[in-house]
Amino acid sequence: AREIMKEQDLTFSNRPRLSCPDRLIYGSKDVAFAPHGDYWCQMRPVFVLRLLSNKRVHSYLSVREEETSLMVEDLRRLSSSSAAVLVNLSHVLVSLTSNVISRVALGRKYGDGGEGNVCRSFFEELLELLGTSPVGDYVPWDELDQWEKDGDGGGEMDFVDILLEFQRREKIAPLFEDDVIKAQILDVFSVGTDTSSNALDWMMAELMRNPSVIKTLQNEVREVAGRKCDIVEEDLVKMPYLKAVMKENLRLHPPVPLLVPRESTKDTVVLGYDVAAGTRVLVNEWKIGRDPTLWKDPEEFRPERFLESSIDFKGFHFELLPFGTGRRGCPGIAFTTAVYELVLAKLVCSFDFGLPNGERGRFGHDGRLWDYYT
Ligand code: HEM
Repeated sequence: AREIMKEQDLTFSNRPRLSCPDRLIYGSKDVAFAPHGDYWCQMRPVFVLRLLSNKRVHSYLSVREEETSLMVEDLRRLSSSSAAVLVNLSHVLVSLTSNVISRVALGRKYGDGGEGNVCRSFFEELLELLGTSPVGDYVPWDELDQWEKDGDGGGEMDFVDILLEFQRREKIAPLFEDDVIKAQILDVFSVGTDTSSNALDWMMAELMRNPSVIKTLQNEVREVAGRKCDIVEEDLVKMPYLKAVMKENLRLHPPVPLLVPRESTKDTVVLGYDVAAGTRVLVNEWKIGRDPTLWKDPEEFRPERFLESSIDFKGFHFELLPFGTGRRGCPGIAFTTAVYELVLAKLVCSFDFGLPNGERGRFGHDGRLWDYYT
């Protein structure tokens, strides 16, 4: 990872051309899948400096606070009828993250009615398709065909408002044709919703199978928040254990386990091996997070390990890179962290979670607590 994303970051800053984003995102006109070149160089700052800057993330504070409070209210309503209720938290977390992203990107969210269902199934299909790896992307059919032929081998603005503003400015308008704007919005939904809800989903599963961790976390959060659990973002700085839980979860369950593929732009040598231009590279973050030479008892969910170390996931520590790093590193870290911490704090403060009859729970191969849900 260090060699690819730091020492030779420029050489490996391309993305391979993949057929799904090419067809679904207007010829990869988004930032995540765009090849490295002039277009990407012009579009990336739009994300980093305008859509996802610290200032902009801060300006969506009310969206985060409202949506997390609504989530807690909904759960309270459900649990008011009896002392314990069975809740499918995955559904709750998916709608929370898509509501936050919808409001931030489009200025509105979609309810549970017909329009909401159409939107939801559209994005579900988009994510499923983007997550597939068509054989043709790995076996160079086009090249093979060719070989056969020739015998050779701020403020209150949502993301759409900001992008339209760019379109209105004469000098840069040509770059911001409608498809470009639509591609960026699809990017935000495709890379921003599933990753976050997936991370939260895993976290709640880990907390439920580790009762002592959830207890320690609850004690910390309840001590800071008081009885009302009326948590605001400023409270979060006083919750080091919560931050450690978040890191430990991203270590064991990186939402993008092989990160986003990179591609070399020229012939190079990596750790003594010759690597040809156009070679696709997958960084196995899942494996790095469980490497016994880097982590003591790597399979154990033990947030305490982060209380004793300064390791963070912001791209400076190569032991923990769930968001990638370097030129193509994720610009959504601040955005994700802000939502993620607030959801976690509000959930564990307001409710007690556990498995029926105090069981420890069994996990299916996908990590879901299947005997809890069935
Ligand atoms: C838990 C949440 C998230 C995770 C784990 C995650 C992870 C990643 C990873 C691994 C990459 C590729 C990095 C590389 O090649 O070095 C990436 C790129 C990207 N992410 Fe995220 N991401 C998350 C949330 C978000 C959010 C919320 C947004 C936007 C609202 C976002 C926007 C992007 C964009 C635009 C890129 C492409 C950057 C480029 O190619 O220049 N991400 N993300």
